[in-house]
Amino acid sequence: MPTTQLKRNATAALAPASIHATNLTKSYGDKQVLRGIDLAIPAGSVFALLGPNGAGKTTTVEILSTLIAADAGTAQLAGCDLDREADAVRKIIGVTGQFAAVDNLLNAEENLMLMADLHHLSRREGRRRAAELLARFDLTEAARKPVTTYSGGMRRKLDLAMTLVGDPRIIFLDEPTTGLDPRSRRTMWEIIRSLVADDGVTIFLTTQYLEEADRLADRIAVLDGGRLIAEGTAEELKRLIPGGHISLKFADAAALELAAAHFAATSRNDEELTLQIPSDGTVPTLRAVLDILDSAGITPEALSQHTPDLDDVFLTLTGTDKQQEISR
Ligand SMILES: Nc1ncnc2c1ncn2[C@@H]1O[C@H](COP(=O)(O)OP(=O)(O)OP(=O)(O)O)[C@@H](O)[C@H]1O
Repeated sequence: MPTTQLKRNATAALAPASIHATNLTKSYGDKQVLRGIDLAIPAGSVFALLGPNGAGKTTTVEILSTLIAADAGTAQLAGCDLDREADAVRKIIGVTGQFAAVDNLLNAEENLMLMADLHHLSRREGRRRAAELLARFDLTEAARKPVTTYSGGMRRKLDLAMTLVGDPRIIFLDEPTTGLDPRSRRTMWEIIRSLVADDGVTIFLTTQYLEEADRLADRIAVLDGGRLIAEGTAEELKRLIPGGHISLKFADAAALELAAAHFAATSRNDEELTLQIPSDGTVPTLRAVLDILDSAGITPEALSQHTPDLDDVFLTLTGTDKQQEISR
């Protein structure tokens, strides 16, 4: 292995890489696609960029991965400036997704060896790396079969394996599970988690699936009309919108009646003996509800907390029905 590669691998193991961007803007003709994007993504975390079709997600990935230039704004990846140190940035990143690198005329092993060549690994090291990645992604048996015979899930895994040949410290995943069946999607999620937990990689993913962002991302940003209109953890975003409530179930109608008299804004279901109290999902609100019940001497049979899901958040923030967007 060349010394530079050794050095890079050693650095990769030691220092996960952060992403910072300030005021990124981009227009195509008179269409403003990005109107000033700021990002601060901690090293070793998963960041998800959500947005309706055409929001500018892929454009953001293309800019941060040096494929296209922004019209204005600055960005640093692992401390390297996107404009002035583009070559250094290219060495620490990997990109998979809509512009997949998989060559259909080759098999998986050949695709990986080609990547190893591009990264100037020796034949021997290339073979070792290919075998290791094929095993990691459960592709060893299929390694010599033509890629054309692969399922969508296998192709995605190969695409990601090819990205990993270069030991990237930051990986951009542009819609990594679009079109995959639920099982392959779950496998991909496990792989993504292991990249962060075991390899210390920083992940920047775009996704059409709110559940994916919810399950994977430490922080989520919602892009709409070229601006980030919300950013936070899944829980923080869910708290931004109304609809959360605490649901109490009572043993009999008398207990329900008594409890209802103690809370101002509620909705009740007399048949199911339940009471719903609006809640922002925080512990103090839950504690306040329990205190009121306690001091009134009421013990509910069951209590559950309902937080709005990311679909609700998306709909409220973008005014777009995500399901309609996806099925279009
Ligand atoms: N090369 C280009 N030339 C002109 N317009 C472009 C170009 N690339 C993207 N656009 C436009 O920029 C806007 C944002 O596109 P982008 O692909 O970044 O959106 P996206 O959020 O990734 O959408 P999707 O989820 O559909 O992939 C769209 O209106 C698109 O038509």
